[in-house]
Amino acid sequence: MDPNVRDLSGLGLKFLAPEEAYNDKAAEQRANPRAMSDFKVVIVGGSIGGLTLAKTLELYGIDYVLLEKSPEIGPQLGASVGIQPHASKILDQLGILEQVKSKAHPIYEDRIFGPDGKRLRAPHGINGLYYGLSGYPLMYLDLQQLQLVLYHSIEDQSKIHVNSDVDRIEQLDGFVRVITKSGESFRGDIVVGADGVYSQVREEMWRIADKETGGSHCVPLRNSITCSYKCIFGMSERPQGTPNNATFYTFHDQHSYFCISGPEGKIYWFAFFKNDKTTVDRDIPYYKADDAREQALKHVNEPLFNGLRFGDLITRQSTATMVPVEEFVLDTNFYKRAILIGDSFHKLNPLTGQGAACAIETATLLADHLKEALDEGATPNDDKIYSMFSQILAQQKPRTTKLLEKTKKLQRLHALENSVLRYIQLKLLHRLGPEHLSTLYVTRTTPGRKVKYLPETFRSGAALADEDVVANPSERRPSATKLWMGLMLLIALLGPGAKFTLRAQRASDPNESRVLQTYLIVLSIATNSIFVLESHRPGRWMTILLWSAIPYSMLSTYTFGWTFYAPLYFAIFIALSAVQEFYYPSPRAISPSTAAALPYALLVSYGPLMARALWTLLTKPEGDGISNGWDTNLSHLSFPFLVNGIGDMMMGDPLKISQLQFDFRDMDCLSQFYNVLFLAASAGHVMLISQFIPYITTVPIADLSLSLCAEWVEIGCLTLAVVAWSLFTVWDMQRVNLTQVSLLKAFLGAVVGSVLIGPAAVLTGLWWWREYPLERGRNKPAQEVEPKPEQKPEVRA
Ligand SMILES: Cc1cc2nc3c(=O)[nH]c(=O)nc-3n(C[C@H](O)[C@H](O)[C@H](O)COP(=O)(O)OP(=O)(O)OC[C@H]3O[C@@H](n4cnc5c(N)ncnc54)[C@H](O)[C@@H]3O)c2cc1C
Repeated sequence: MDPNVRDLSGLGLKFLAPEEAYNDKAAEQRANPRAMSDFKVVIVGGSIGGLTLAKTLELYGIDYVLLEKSPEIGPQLGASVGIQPHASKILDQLGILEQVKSKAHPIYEDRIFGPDGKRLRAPHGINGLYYGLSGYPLMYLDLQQLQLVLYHSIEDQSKIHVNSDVDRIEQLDGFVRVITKSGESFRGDIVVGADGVYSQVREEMWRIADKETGGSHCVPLRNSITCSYKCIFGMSERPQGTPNNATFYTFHDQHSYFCISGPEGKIYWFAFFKNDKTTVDRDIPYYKADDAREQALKHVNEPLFNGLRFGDLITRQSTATMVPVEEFVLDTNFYKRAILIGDSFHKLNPLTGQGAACAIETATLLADHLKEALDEGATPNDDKIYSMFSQILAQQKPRTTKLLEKTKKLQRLHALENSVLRYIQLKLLHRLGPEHLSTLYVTRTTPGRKVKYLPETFRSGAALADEDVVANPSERRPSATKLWMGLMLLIALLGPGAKFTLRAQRASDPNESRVLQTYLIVLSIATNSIFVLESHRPGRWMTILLWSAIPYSMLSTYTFGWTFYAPLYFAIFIALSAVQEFYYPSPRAISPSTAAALPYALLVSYGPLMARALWTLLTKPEGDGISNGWDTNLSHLSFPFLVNGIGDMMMGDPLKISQLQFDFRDMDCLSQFYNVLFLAASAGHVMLISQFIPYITTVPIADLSLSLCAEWVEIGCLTLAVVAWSLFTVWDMQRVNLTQVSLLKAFLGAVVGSVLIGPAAVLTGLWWWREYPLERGRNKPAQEVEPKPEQKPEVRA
């Protein structure tokens, strides 16, 4: 028998292999270049990353060889894997989604429990959320099953070599040469390390890089591999009475549990334990079976949920292992002709089940780039490979880094790492409904990718993929954020500062004073209304500082006034809106019942106050006006409560989250609200100015206290804040492709508007205008939907 062909018929697989075999095959392919490219990829690792890459390369007609150290593909290691909607989308394109679904267990609800095992809230139905928003479910299955489905979908399995434990890389210039522990040598154009968290390709790549660059390349990369938790994971027979199709999270001090009901009566489970200290790379401890047993024994009596204890899972287990939870995204994932994908490049805590999805994304991204490069005709040279790998890194590093950071934060919360997190997790977060959680789901899912050169087969949900919508959000440059924030903070300080340095007093003339104070109240109503409206955007709970308008109203009312807090709020808004997902996919729409409540709450809260002001101004030209008294304060503070109360009363039939947050059914009511506010603000401005003009024409110039009057300082500062805010809003929306309005137009509009209809009306009009580009931004670009002019946009539920 040819020594280069290993007969593994005992495993039901037949493998070709080493370099000579490759060379024969390559010669054969060169004779028939359309069948397979000359370019050859050496893939190391036959799990999710490696097999996904192999499958995509096969579909693209790009040659490869896959080396897997295990004696079989898909050994049962007792691990589960979560299939997120963005992974399903790619599996759909690869044509294997239905097979995966047949092996997987869909998740319909999630349940959360405190340290006593008692439920913290009613189960959230999340299935509708996943389906409604993405068109795909969330499901879990054995890692082995996913590997096998991928493997069996590959037509030419002769390219997959098991029992090939890669030991060394001997060449990375011009071509690559990979040597296995058994001495076999494989040659290719690039080598891909899909060999997991303890990647040998990574070690070799770093060894070569260090040798060639004088030993400095890998140190910072190594130091980025950190570990703060260990995890015992396993699968057990699901205890009777355990709800089906659900995930269960139990929070304990310095540790947490995550269980998932799986297929065939199984339950997958993870117990995460915080380590005493964070360790780095080679100092990360590894565990033996005894360590796992010892750790488990300490917790066997701990309640999980529904009367179940950790020990109940242990006694029913079929497998259980303790591993360190490494967490990292490498700063760079390639050197010369070697590149890392999957867990060797980005390793996340399994708590959010993103590992497989990330591996699938990076693998297909690499395949797309390879196809593009090869379609250009010439075999990619070193420069081309460098530029291709750089682009892959630039695309995938920010995406996985964001997922890594979010997962880390979630783990800290679940393990109640300190008393603040304990309070947030046990006392606050369980109050959030699925409508709040949807923001979390969409921000993980919509940035997912599609395989560029395979037919698009997917179903779309209400939230389209980032790459399919008009909006093109990106992280704002920190320097720009600082500049705009600085401007707002300066304006915030201007009011108190000017009053102090000018020693400005309230206007001494009662008539002037009442007109100006009424004017300031109109301005504060518009500002408070925007605060309240913004607090109802579904994503604001994540940016906790904008979650509620009440602190701003209270502080403005009782401390430094609106002149200080309005620009301060704008500065905070600027800081929190710098993240990529702020304009998309964070939902714009607020609940229709809240939108419907807004105009009523506005009228009830401020109507009597405004009526009294109007009455006084019209009937008592010389009398007192309204001032910032208890009734004004009560109006400001009652408004947010009334919105909630009336909103609850107006709640109609329950709607799906996707309908609530990703369509425009709130827009009509929002328009009414903005209409009322805009009319009141502009009418107030016109009336007060008309009151003021006769006054300044009759009073001798010398008697006017304009220059030092505190009210004028406040009005001036608020107007400045509104103009600056208008400029920022338009500038930022330009940045994310939501408007083409020029800054000059925005500036002129804000200034002229402030003079003609007043800054309160400008602020209201700005926010009203902003809803429309935001709404358009989450749709497909116009040329793709081709809307007819008379056609109303379709509701995508
Ligand atoms: C405890 C645990 C639980 C997890 N649970 C989930 C989950 O619920 N959901 C989820 O999405 N993800 C989960 N993951 C992560 C998920 O399994 C991985 O993120 C995913 O499999 C990434 O695949 P990969 O191909 O990059 O690496 P891996 O799956 O680690 O595969 C690496 C492959 O390379 C092979 N290999 C290693 N060294 C060599 C070598 N020298 N030569 C040749 N071959 C080699 C290995 O045998 C293996 O087949 C979990 C991970 C762990 C550790």
